[in-house]
Amino acid sequence: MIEAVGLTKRYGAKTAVDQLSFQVRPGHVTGFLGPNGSGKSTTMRMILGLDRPTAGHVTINGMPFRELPNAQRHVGALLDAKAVHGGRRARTHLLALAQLSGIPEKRVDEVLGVVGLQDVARQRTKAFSLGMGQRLGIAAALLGDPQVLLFDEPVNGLDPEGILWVRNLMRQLAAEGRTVFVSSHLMSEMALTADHLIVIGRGRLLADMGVQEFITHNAAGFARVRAADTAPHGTQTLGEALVKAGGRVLREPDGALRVTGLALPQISDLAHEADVRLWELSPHKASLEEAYMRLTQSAVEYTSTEDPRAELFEPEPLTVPAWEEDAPPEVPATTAAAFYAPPPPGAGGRPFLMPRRPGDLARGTGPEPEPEPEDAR
Ligand SMILES: Nc1ncnc2c1ncn2[C@@H]1O[C@H](COP(=O)(O)OP(=O)(O)OP(=O)(O)O)[C@@H](O)[C@H]1O
Repeated sequence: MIEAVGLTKRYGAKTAVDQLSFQVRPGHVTGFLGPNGSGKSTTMRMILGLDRPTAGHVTINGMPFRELPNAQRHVGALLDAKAVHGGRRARTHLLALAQLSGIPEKRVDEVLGVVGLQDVARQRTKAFSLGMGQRLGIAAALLGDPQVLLFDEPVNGLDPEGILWVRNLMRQLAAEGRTVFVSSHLMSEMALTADHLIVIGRGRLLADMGVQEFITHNAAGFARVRAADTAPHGTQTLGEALVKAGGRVLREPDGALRVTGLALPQISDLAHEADVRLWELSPHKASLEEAYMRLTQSAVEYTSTEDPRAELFEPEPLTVPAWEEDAPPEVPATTAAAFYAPPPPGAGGRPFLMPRRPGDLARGTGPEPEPEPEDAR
């Protein structure tokens, strides 16, 4: 386990890490997220005894890194994949590290095999691609078969196959009961790899919670609903019915409606009562990227004048429709079950009977349901 208490690092007037307290537990992949310059690398360097905290402390299994006996056998780290002497061959590099820590030579060949570099083991590392360098750095981290592993941007430069490999490796290491602490800017990848998240901004702790909990806390899901194009005023009628029932409704650029505050079965029932045929009714589950953007928007130090994150926030209505004027300001929490969105009639779709209750799906009155999301607000 890694434990930081009041961890602080100042460089002159700059506070890179500001009273950070957290625990990284064994048996989980813990993602370490934060915008550029938020203090992730500085924190990792302090964990590994490479930087001294200005205040506070951080321990690994109860001891500061520098006091761990034979630390390389307990802790492995990938901080900077380029920190390798380019004139050295990959195997020689690992062998030198192994000899420094009393690790047997056969372990060098083992880790070369684990990271898939056995065929280039005798090449000089200056000829390595970024991805090969990352693999070599991961091999070095695994050398001492450590219980605690830190990876700073391990998928940087890896191709899709390499990214999948790192994901599986992290999860396997955690499943073996190891402590795995990994930083990344790739949110979609973190969503698939991490169980738990520690998020910082401007050196301060912003969140310390499970991935799903983090998404639920920081971004709301919504339903997309589309009236059949064939009926004039269908969208207008539907929008008014949804707002009257307490929903908040926004128009999507493609003419569909984005609805919060109403569960999917309610939307379906309201459309039915308003005699509006639907071509789409689907839950949109908030992503880790959306949740992360919302949480860190005020903690970003470096932003472009044209911020691409804008598109991740709720769209404004293209034109303010009549029903929007009555929309309640607060979005009440609701749980929406996932429903199959039927194909438009005439596009090869069979007639579809929208079930009134989720249980009806199981009894065969409609197509197979998609898996129900844990949170589809
Ligand atoms: N040796 C140093 N001297 C002065 N300032 C530093 C030093 N190291 C880091 N900083 C500053 O501390 C802050 C945190 O840097 P750090 O590299 O830890 O952030 P990071 O979250 O790892 O960023 P990135 O995601 O871009 O890698 C930055 O403002 C950086 O400029």
